[in-house]
Amino acid sequence: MTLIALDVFSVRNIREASLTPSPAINLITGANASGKSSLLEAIFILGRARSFRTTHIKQAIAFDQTHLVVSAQNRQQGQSLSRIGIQIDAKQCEIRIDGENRQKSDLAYALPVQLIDPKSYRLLDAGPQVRREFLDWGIFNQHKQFLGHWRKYAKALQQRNSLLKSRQFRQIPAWDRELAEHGKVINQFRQAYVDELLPVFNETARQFLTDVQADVRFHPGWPDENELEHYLKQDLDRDLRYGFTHSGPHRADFICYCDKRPAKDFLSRGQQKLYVLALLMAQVTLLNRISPNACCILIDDLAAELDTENKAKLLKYLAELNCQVFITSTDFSDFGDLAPLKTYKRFHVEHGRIQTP
Ligand SMILES: Nc1ncnc2c1ncn2[C@@H]1O[C@H](COP(=O)(O)OP(=O)(O)OP(=O)(O)O)[C@@H](O)[C@H]1O
Repeated sequence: MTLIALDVFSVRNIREASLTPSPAINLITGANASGKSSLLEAIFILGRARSFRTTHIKQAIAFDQTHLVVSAQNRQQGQSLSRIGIQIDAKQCEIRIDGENRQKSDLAYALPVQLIDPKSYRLLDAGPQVRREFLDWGIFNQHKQFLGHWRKYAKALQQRNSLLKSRQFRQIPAWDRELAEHGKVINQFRQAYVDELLPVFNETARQFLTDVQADVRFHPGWPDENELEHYLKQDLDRDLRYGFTHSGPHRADFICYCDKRPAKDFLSRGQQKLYVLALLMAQVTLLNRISPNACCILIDDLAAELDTENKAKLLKYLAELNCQVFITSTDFSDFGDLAPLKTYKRFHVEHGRIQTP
């Protein structure tokens, strides 16, 4: 996909902006608080129907406005054009694709966005939810069937947990079967995804972290000697005591290693950033191998992320990737040598207004 034309209305300090981005690299500059991150946030909202800066998306609505709107003309992979848009007010979120009301998942398929920002390195040391989201984003974009299993599993889990809390034993086995069925499929998808991602990740990691052996070990959320249903039965007393289900894909995680040691405990902060950058880039590269130009990459505050040498490596990597990219930095010189970029476009942000210099 490629955003051909982007319109932003009332996202933080951006009152109204229209831009025609490059299908390749877009370099966005501006002073602190000019609105660079707000522009990336607008694109992120358009793809994921949520913000990467706040859990309450309505906080992204400009202070003096009741709603925000982000819309774009989007070139799909089959080269057809579609109009995608999202409107958010204090109460609801409305999504339109080619004039029809649609769901968040339709928007996510239409515009997969991958974000790299100064908080990305938390993928290594935050709670497992962040890592599950990372895996599921990759699988969701590669396998359309995944979402159905994921939704059925989430519903069954919610039902089982509420039965545990109200101590209604009799209906629990029916939900155990449902959890086991969809949990098994989710687990197979995740395991297969990690296996597929790992060689690409190693290739990418070698470009940013020389001479290291990176590894990712996946844990399904229950001991893998037996099927999930076995542990659901075995843990029932404990589940009843605590009022929630202890085993299943909702407890899955993966641990990142570097030269056989846990990456979060041994790598420097800078190395951790590069490690996560390699993971995120590997995910995009994998997606792109399956369907070229599959994803839109947002990189917020490039200078905060990388030193000069790694910035140059990243720009070269992006130039060869064949994806639409939006990168922000305060100074144009932060982007370094732009010679490897075949084509790029510049935007400058000032007090929420976006210009082409
Ligand atoms: N809901 C809102 N409505 C209006 N303005 C807002 C809202 N939320 C934040 N702002 C303001 O929008 C401005 C732009 O913020 P933004 O984070 O996009 O800037 P930036 O250019 O990325 O800055 P930096 O380089 O410092 O990261 C800031 O002054 C911020 O206080």
